Amino acid sequence: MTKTPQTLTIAGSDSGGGAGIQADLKTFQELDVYGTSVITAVTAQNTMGVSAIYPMSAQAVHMQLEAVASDFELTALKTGMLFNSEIIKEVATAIHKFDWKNVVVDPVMIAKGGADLLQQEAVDAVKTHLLPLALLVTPNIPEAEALTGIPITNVSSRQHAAEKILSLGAKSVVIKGGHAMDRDYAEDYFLQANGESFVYRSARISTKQTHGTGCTFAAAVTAELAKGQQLKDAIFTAKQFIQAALSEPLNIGQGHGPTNHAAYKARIVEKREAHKIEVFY
Ligand SMILES: Nc1ncnc2c1ncn2[C@@H]1O[C@H](COP(=O)(O)OP(=O)(O)O)[C@@H](O)[C@H]1O
Ligand SMILES: Cc1ncc(COP(=O)(O)O)c(N)n1
Repeated sequence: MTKTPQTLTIAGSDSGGGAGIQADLKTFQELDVYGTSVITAVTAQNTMGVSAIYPMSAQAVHMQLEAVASDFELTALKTGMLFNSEIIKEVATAIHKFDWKNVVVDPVMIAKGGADLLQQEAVDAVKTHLLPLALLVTPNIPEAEALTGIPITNVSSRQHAAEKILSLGAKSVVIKGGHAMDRDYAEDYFLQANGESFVYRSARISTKQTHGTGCTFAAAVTAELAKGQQLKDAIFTAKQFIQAALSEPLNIGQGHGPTNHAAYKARIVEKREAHKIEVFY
């Protein structure tokens, strides 16, 4: 009998349930993989913002990593909010030690409400310790700018930033386009070390219920990789997953509400022409 694919998310807890560990585990469940979790920080958070952050000690992160590593056969994992350089080093050490493959790094920096989910001092640690271990890095536009120092204003600066991220050691990158507000579509740019690139484009959905889109997208890629999908197909599924999750809002909370993780399985994207994903080479 084939075993259920097993995945890991190393991320922060969102008490509001829309982002972080909670979004990741819901996404794993919806995509039929088993999810384990290592919590790096507890946030007091809801759809209106983050009111407090309690980072775990490096030792607490270490013990969680050892516990999951000693029991599960992890075929893919993702990192989200890591908060400080001590935690980043602990995570990088474990990825080396356990020889984990299919590592998706979502370089979470700032919450939609403006709270710092990564301390300023830790940006260098992400670049030095984590990017070289990544099969895929999934920055949004502000994160790609922070990692590269390149302002992303057009297609050519986006490509330049992606190339610079690969030069830091990542095997591939997808720069997500949710923050490019001047467009009527949401476009993600994927570049691999062999120079191959793809653009994934969908209609932009007009909604403020976007809390946790980045976490959900990276978790969906991770789930598909755990099942043995190729990276470019895993990204396609993730884009479909987020398109479905954004287009059937739950209308929960008073601020930036959570996306609807259950919408993809309901096959909503396949039913509606407007939710098609186009892929360009
Ligand atoms: N309004 C929107 N309509 C359709 N897709 C969106 C929208 N906003 C974000 N996305 C998609 O959600 C995913 C996360 O993107 P983004 O919002 O840039 O990341 P983050 O949540 O990390 O800031 C990407 O696949 C992006 O294309
Ligand atoms: C614990 C945690 N991790 C990640 C995010 C980013 O999610 P978003 O960019 O959608 O606010 C968040 N708000 N909270």
